[in-house]
Amino acid sequence: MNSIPNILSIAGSDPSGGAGIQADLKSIAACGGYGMSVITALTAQNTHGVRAVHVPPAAFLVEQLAAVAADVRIDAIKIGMLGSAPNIDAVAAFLREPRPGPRPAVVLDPVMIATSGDRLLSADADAALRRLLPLADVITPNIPELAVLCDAHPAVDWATAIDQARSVAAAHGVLVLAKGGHLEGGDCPDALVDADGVLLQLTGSRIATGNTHGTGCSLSSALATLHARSGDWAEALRSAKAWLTGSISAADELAVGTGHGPVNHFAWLWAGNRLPGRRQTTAAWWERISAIREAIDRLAFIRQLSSGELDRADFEDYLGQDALYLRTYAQALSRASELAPTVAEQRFWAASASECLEDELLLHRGRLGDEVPEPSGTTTAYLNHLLASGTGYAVLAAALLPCFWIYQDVGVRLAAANHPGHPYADWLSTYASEQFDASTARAIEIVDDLLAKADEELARGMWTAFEASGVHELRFFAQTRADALIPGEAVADSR
Ligand SMILES: Nc1ncnc2c1ncn2[C@@H]1O[C@H](COP(=O)(O)OP(=O)(O)O)[C@@H](O)[C@H]1O
Ligand SMILES: Cc1ncc(COP(=O)(O)O)c(N)n1
Repeated sequence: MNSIPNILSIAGSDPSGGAGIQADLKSIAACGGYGMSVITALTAQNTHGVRAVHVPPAAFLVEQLAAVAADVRIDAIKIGMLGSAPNIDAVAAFLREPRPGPRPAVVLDPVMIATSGDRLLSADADAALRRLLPLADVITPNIPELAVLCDAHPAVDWATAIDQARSVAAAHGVLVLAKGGHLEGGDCPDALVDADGVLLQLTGSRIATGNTHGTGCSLSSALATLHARSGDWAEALRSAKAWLTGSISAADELAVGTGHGPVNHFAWLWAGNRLPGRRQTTAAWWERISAIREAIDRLAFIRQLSSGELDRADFEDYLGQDALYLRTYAQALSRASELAPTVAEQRFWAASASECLEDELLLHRGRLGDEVPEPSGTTTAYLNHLLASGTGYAVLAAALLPCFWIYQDVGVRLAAANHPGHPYADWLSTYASEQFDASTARAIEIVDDLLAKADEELARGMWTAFEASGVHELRFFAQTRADALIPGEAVADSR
């Protein structure tokens, strides 16, 4: 099999896009599958409920199934709303047909009643649906559907739901996914159950949102897709539940209808800034490294430098590494000047290199005398990263940006903590510089311009260089005895 499985949804249409085949196709895509849809029924529904249902003749369902199966390898099947007994029989016949290749796994969501309470399966079709159950690998009834399948009252607690799931599994020889969505209380558990009991239970907190239209459809198609990818029900369920929980958490970001809205199927993808057409900006990058920035602020070195409690030897260690850093950093700035496409940018980077050598290095020499320490592994690693980024202008500019931006940002808080009796008063005063603020703003502007012109691949390379410099900044500040961090540890904690 190639790595992208073909997943067939056999389900009804929800024109408002939150449930049915529309939810299935989104879920399949979000979970890494290629989605196909054979439509069993049309509903006229929105986020408030179902207004009407039209079930086309079963013969046309048979046509659709035959057309897809004649041409496309089907790796898994998700079955949702079937609508009528003839449709159920047509799907049962389709599942029984012999076909070359491995049998696709079948996840059946026995859709009978929508969350809104509307019937989605004709009353005479319940018996036909029971005949379909043994042809599935996993069925995913909600609490009311589970009750119908075992002729009992809807469970009001989780233990009863599990019991009912066990009896349905035993009666039909199928795995049952019991779902806690319809129970009261703060928990929202799901469990995979066979005739002997619970195989896997996943706990989850109930997310406070009214926007859960289509959760059952989404979960069952995610399960089918992830099983096609991993071949393992437990692993597929864990991933499907984690993905759905994220999609429910982000449901309120959407503005779809005024009733029970849909979940946000692609929340994780959009949050990753990978939306086609979304222009990347350094402001978004800055947000994405917020954990790194917060970790810098939490470092003992920064806190003690700010309060004045920092040990003099630690301070000098830092200055020594900083002096070594600045020499090579100035070379990276000069390299940017060399690569810059305009005279204005060439001048900016060259001026930054010169300021860095003249002002900062002189200040360090004044404090350290002629003693030149060895560069630490951390300092060397940061410099190597900057020098290695010097093969292209845009990536180099992105790699240099955190040296401006983080230093300036930390500096604002350090300068604010300064006072006349502070042991590091003259050092802290160098942090508050309008000239450095202006240089930082100019560096941001240059990188934003480069980003606007970059294609996807270059933008990715720029982000990678920027983020890596952020990580190196954290390690650089974390290298004195005040923090005594093993390089890398602080980063692992902060991401
Ligand atoms: N408010 C919620 N918070 C977290 N998970 C939920 C919430 N509502 C439903 N779920 C989850 O959504 C999935 C579908 O559950 P359920 O609502 O019971 O099914 P259906 O949509 O078929 O009625 C389950 O994994 C359930 O745990
Ligand atoms: C076409 C169609 N299929 C299924 C459901 C059930 O979805 P839910 O139980 O999450 O409302 C629905 N409302 N519409």
